[in-house]
Amino acid sequence: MTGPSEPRGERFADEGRRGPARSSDGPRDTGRGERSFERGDRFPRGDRPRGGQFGGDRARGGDRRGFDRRPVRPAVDLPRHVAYQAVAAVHRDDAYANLVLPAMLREEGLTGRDAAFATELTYGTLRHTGTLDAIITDAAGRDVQRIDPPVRDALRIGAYQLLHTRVPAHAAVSSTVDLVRSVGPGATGFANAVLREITTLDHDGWVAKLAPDRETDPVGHLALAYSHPQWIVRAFAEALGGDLAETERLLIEDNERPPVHLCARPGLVDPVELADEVGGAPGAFSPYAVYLPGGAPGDLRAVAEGRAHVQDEGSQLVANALAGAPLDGPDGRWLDLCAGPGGKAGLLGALAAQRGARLTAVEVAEHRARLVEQATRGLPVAVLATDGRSVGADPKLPEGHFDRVLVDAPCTGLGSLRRRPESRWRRQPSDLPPLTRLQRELLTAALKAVRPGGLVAYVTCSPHTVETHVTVTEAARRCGLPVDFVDARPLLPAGMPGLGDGPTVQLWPHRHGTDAMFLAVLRRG
Ligand SMILES: C[S@@+](CC[C@H](N)C(=O)[O-])C[C@H]1O[C@@H](n2cnc3c(N)ncnc32)[C@H](O)[C@@H]1O
Repeated sequence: MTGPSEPRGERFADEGRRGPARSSDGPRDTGRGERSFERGDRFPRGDRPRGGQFGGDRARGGDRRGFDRRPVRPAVDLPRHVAYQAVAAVHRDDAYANLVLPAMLREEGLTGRDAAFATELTYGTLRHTGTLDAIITDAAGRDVQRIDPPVRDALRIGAYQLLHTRVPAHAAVSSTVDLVRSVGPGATGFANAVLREITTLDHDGWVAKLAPDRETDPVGHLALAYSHPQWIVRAFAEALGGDLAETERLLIEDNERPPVHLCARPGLVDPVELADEVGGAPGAFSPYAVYLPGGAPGDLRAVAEGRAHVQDEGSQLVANALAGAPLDGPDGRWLDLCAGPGGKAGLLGALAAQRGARLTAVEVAEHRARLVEQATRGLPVAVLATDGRSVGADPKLPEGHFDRVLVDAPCTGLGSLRRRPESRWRRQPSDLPPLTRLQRELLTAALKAVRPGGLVAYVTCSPHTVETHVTVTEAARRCGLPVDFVDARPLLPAGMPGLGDGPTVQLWPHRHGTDAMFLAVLRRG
């Protein structure tokens, strides 16, 4: 199919760009000498974004990879401008959206609804990039990869608004054309035509048109319908025992905005009181979890004071499972072999304080070791910035010394795709071999570090069976030590559904509302 050409023909240019006048067609005077901007507001020319670090300096000038680094000119409303800069930084600079976006929001002074809209556009566009690209390719009549990167990112944001938000089509089209005028002048007609083509179908219509047949190619179908790479859909389906209906529920959940959970540190704050204090609700499973309704958890007094920290409920459950597992003999030496940035060390440290134990927290990356120190201040925790595989070689990590050991191994993170919107497109199957080797080595080190009769919890935030079952069985088989699997299911709250046949446990966003944490508990004989 032939599609609109990019630099030529302003055939559709600016046609009907402006919808009917709306109250939000410009900044509103608040009566306090300031103006507010809302969804769809247009930024007046010459009054735009204070081209700071993101809109200006960093974007200026050409780039040897061919990206347009000219500053975005005025005429684009601020939330969309910020979303564009964030999406472009992710694609151009390999930035992480969850790091760059908050900085950009701060720099541009975006709060409230505007910040929420910029966040929705950024995260939504990044999550749905696979499907949006297929749709843009079809609508443009050319491979999306052949479209100039700045124009491509603007089109993705425009297509996301058209297919996944309630922004009126005319506003989505006109604001995107404005954006393209700023970042890829000469391509406005092309962008207008592509977006208008996209408006001819809704999301389901595009899936029906472009997705492979559900019967003959179910993985291909789900990948396109729910915007995940096929290899990840395959890995999820395998971990779910081949149940494609359940895989579909997981993919749907992966595209939702993730909840924010707090961990009420045991001994420091009661979760019910914390829930009242922050306007949240006690968690369904973890005895320490509080569900936050929204807002910035970093601003909470309880977090600033170290009574609570932000932590997915699944992470709380696996750390608590290790701490609560029955153990004969001494129980005062605990070890966290992969501790950075310190979420589980924070919970284990608080539990250790209650039980007269001490936690050694190991982290190989210096800066992450500092984060562990911050996260465990005031708790009986010693932080070691060293390689967890140095058990036996490092005098502070003697063999057969510890009673409980956690290996929260570095992994692909496929279990927390909700939180890192771009990561599904960055991760590759080729990441697996080096990671699984490291996971095996760290688990082997943990099995050496634990005393006979002691417990090791192996945890990943990935359900990929190569990182979970294969790693655990291989390490247990090859470590040269007697090792038994402990049934992890009774170590989770009574009555928790969907824990499978044991002895390991896999948590799931669509079953438990948590990240997809895997837990295996091993006892050294
Ligand atoms: C999944 S994260 C741990 C998350 C942490 N337990 C928490 O709850 O906040 C894995 C960590 O292991 C660290 N790591 C990677 N290789 C390591 C090694 N050889 N020894 C110790 N830590 C390592 C990574 O830097 C990363 O901080």
